[in-house]
Amino acid sequence: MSEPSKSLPKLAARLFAETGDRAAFIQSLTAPQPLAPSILWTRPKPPDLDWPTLPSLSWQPSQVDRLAGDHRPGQHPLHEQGYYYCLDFSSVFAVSLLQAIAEPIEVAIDLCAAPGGKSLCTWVMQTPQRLLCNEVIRKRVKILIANLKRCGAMEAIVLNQDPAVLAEHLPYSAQLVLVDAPCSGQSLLAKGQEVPGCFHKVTINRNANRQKRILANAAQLVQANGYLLYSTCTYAPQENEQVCQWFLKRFPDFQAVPVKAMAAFQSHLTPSPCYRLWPQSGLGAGAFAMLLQRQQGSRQPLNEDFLAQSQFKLHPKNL
Ligand SMILES: C[S@@+](CC[C@H](N)C(=O)[O-])C[C@H]1O[C@@H](n2cnc3c(N)ncnc32)[C@H](O)[C@@H]1O
Repeated sequence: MSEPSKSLPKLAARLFAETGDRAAFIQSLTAPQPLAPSILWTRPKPPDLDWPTLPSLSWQPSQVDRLAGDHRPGQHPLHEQGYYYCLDFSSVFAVSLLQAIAEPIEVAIDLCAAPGGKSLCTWVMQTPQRLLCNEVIRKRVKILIANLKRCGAMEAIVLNQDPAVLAEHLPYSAQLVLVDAPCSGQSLLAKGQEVPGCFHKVTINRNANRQKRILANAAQLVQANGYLLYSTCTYAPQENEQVCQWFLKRFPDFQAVPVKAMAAFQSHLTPSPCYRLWPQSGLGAGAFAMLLQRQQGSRQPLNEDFLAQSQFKLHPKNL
């Protein structure tokens, strides 16, 4: 086991009261164990495929499988043929909150979309009539388009805008907005990756401020009774529970939605319905998620002129 930096025990002490929980958390980041690969089926599963899967969890979407054994699904020809998208089970955890939404979704906007995992989950699970996938970093748009195209989401609208621009041009137009926010990325440690500075307070504060900015713009996009899903792949409460607390105070027309199916994952760091997957669960590298619903507000149709001018066509010349 590598020597944990001083910051990790400090974070563990902040997150957990029990020494056993702290030790398990630290162990999962300093001696990461392999995680079962999971896949989202984006085309019907071939009936003769005999890949062994792990038993489904009660909240696991039916379109997701966790593979047993040492599968490398990303290297199988079915992957290239667009049958599935490979994703960390933590991403599945975050989008599983969407199962609390009973209403059909006409317009869904994924504000932080590349490389496209949660956009594809939304496409498969919620089947929105219109799916807008936005990625602000231009060079990441290419991988987003490639994944949407490979998996057959040809009707998705791909945008490359700052969230503030979308808030200005598409106000109150979506029943569902996803903010899978850029974050300090602490959970990458549980995948054996190095993330320099991820515990530093400057990194955490910078990310928290950016998350608040993105959420403030996201709020403008959500129409009355619509939903906002906020998620990160980091552990710092400043980027998670505290951002949600800030949001609820700043936007009192939104309420946090309790998700019964995820009750076992209620964050012990807040009484609000916020959900955490911890890396020591062995299911995934870790995630935070919260679902919010707007109680009041207006409804506006999509600004088709803006979309026509700004969207990338999912055409080979863009790849
Ligand atoms: C956690 S990743 C999203 C992963 C993606 N949702 C998925 O499931 O495949 C966060 C994304 O936010 C983008 N991003 C960075 N700064 C941003 C900003 N200021 N506003 C919106 N998105 C931003 C990053 O480029 C990155 O693609």
